Amino acid sequence: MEERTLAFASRPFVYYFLILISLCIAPSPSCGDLSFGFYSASCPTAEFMVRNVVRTASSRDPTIPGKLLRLLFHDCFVEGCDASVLLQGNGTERSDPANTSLDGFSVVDSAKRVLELFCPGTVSCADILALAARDAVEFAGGPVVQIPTGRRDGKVSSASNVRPNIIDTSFTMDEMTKLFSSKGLSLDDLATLSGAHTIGRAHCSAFSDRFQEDSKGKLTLIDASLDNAYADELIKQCPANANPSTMVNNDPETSFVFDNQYYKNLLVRKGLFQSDSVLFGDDRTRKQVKSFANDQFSFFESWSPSFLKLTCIGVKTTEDEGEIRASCSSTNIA
Ligand code: HEM
Ligand SMILES: [Ca+2]
Ligand SMILES: [Ca+2]
Repeated sequence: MEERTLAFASRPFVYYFLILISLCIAPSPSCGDLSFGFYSASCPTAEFMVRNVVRTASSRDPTIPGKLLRLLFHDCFVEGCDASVLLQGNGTERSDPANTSLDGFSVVDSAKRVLELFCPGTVSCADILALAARDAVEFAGGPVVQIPTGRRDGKVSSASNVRPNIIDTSFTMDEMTKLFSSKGLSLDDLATLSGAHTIGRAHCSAFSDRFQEDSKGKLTLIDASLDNAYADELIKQCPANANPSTMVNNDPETSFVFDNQYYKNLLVRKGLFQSDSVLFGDDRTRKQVKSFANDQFSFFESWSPSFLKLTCIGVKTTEDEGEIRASCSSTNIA
């Protein structure tokens, strides 16, 4: 009898079966009442249409993927992933100084226009933005992620909600951890999602706190966690008298490729923001930074569940909570 049990257990398929069962019962991150393929009956080509708009825009302008990804981050952290960041007008989130450098709105608007032609009043701006950011990562060479849909568009957008919910580059690890945890995101998610800085750009003002200006207008490095040669390079690109619209690449090596170069940069003290450098400086995240730097696959594998969690923050799914906007920049009842 014992022998028979052993023979049974030694068969590989038994293990595959057990792994399959455990995967099925393992808790998946809760994502409100969203579902995969929410539009499969009401607008079967919705995801395809968003994808095409993002593909065309990104191939014309390689800065688009970074813009869409950051737009999603700033949407989801304020009032949840509900397109509140897209609303225009006095006192909306967009008008807060922390959001004035956001871009990529026109890509979401284009996708919305196409969808309104084919499936009027059906696909939310919140879903369009989440799908667009997902596709943007893929087009920049990053991992393919399946995300559920069914988000509704929020009706509230207030500048005063931005500061308490968006991380500043000067935040300590404890402050970042606290804010992430208030959104249901872990330290692992922080280390993983910060990898978004492998693409995109930043204005000089976003990291000027790492330098000090003397009376002659000369900048010197005051942050020991930054590599000296890299700091010199940054000073060249962003001198004290730089035009405020000047931008530098977040990842000085492969700025348009979604790869693990960001983590390799952190290892050699080339993280652009203080909030990037801190991930390598702190014991709690250093191990993960090293592992992602050594193995792109492990970064990509971690990206999918963390990105999924990001797109699920505070989603609205009932008619009371949100609507399907006709235009992404204004609510239906003006
Ligand atoms: C953890 C704390 C974070 C801080 C302090 C931070 C801060 C910043 C800052 C200051 C910029 C430059 C903006 C500018 O000057 O135009 C930036 C750019 C960017 N951030 Fe973050 N970020 C954080 C996390 C994230 C996350 C979680 C994502 C997405 C998952 C993200 C995606 C991006 C992208 C893609 C850009 C480039 C935007 C562009 O090219 O237009 N960031 N971030
Ligand atoms: Ca929002
Ligand atoms: Ca890169």
